[in-house]
Amino acid sequence: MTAAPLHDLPPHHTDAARDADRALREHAEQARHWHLADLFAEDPRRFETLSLHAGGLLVDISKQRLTADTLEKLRALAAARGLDTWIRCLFEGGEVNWTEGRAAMHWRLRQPPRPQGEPDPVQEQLARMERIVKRILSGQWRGCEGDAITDVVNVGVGGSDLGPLMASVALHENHPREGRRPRVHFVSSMDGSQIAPLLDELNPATTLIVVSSKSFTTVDTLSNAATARCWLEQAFPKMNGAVLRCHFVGVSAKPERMSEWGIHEDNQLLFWDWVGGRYSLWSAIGLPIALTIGMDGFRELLAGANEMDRHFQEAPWEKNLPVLLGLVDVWNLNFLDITARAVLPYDGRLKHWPAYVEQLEMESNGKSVDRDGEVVDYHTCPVIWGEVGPNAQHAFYQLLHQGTQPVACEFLAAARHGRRNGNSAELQPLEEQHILTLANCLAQSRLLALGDRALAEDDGTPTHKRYRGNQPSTTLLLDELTPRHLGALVALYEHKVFVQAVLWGINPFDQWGVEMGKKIAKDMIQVLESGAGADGLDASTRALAAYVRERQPDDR
Ligand SMILES: O=P(O)(O)OC[C@H]1O[C@](O)(CO)[C@@H](O)[C@@H]1O
Repeated sequence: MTAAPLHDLPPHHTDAARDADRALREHAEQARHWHLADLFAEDPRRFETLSLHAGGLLVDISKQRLTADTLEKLRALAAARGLDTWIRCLFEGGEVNWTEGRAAMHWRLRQPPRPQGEPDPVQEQLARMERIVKRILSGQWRGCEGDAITDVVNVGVGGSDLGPLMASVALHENHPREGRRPRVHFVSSMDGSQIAPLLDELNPATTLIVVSSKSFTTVDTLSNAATARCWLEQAFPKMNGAVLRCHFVGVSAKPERMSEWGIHEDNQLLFWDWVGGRYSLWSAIGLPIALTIGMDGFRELLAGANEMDRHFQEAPWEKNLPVLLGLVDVWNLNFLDITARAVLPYDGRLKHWPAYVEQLEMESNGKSVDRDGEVVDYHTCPVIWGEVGPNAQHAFYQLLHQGTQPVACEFLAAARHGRRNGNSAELQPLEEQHILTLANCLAQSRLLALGDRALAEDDGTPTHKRYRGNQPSTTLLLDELTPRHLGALVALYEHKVFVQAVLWGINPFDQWGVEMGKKIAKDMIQVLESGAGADGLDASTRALAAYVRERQPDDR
């Protein structure tokens, strides 16, 4: 599939955009003096006006420092930036990734099958993936000594790790309908600190390694994969090709590199250049998710995302979740100068959500050059970090409540836990724990917004016990954490990132900023191993390298 050229796109800088920007700046001059407590006191219908429901998700932005008027002005900016044309271009397979000459068609992976007879590479790969999933879950996939697979290790990094890890853990309670699932493990860190203790625990005869890498050149992944291969070859020295055939699956956009590495052709799952790494969990990169929740569950995840794709294309901007969330972030960053955002899931199942969002947003929109090659003179992506909310309450919430910096907070929770399966499913105390967690979520967003005014009595309180409030937040409530709703949530974030990129005039689908570090790390290996090339380094790096070299074992 080749990308259609960009067409009909308005230039980024137009008179209309300048006017919209000026109107927002003037508006922000007033908004800087607003306090959320006053906004709520003045408008009893604030929640009704500033919340939306779609795709099993309730999104409440009423605790943001904005009004309906602000949103209208932001929509005018989006219109002037040609957002409608950009959305059309995205879904027509236009070359929206212009620095790499590619389309960005992750949405294509979650479209329903085409009418019978039409060739469809996406469905072909999905069917291949399904066959592999079924063989593993049913116990038909055998290790080289004939044992069924009990453990699967996903070896990948970045988009080939964070998406599948986040979704597999989030949906772990959703057991597959078909067969018995294996334990699924994730290994990403290049230093071997994850894979070494894991291999100590696993039985090579019943372990399957999935090497996930779009490029199949990423050194982190290939070094972990090489360690896994060495472990298996040592366990079965006489098995030759059977080790690779029975214990390795590869997922990549580069079949020839998988073959070169030794992945058997039957065990190769493919995806394409037009799927960005951090947008790839919908492809065969999602194999660990499918092994965790079964193919039916994986298809539900795709269906939820597809529902959000249609919502994004069809809903008017007033009711369009990705547009709304994109505009809120632009308002906070560019007009209220709030440069940090905290991602706070109130659900341990979503513990990897912050890391996933950090990559999705900061690798996509951490850019400073626009489509004309000009360096932008405004902020793009905020600094994003996060942690499971209840744990973060005992760690960094102090800064949110009484620190000196404004931080936009993002609360995420499931309204209903919907516990299923397992011995604990019926335990009353667990139900109470869910309510306890939601109570904390709502209490924190309330206190952050209203400050002391959330409390009945605030007179005479010493300054060090005061809460300033006015810390803006968005609350997202999933009706329930199901594959379908998670699919919608992830697609919502993907599209929100796109909306922001359009407003900032940057390309969210490349990541040139990470390339040079990879390249110079290669040269540094030589410096550390032999000292060669150290002379050309800066004084700091040279001294650090020498310090490391002095501390290596003599027999190296
Ligand atoms: O899937 P690959 O090609 O191994 O890349 C892993 C990750 O590395 C990056 O290219 C950044 O280094 C990410 O964009 C990507 O998700």
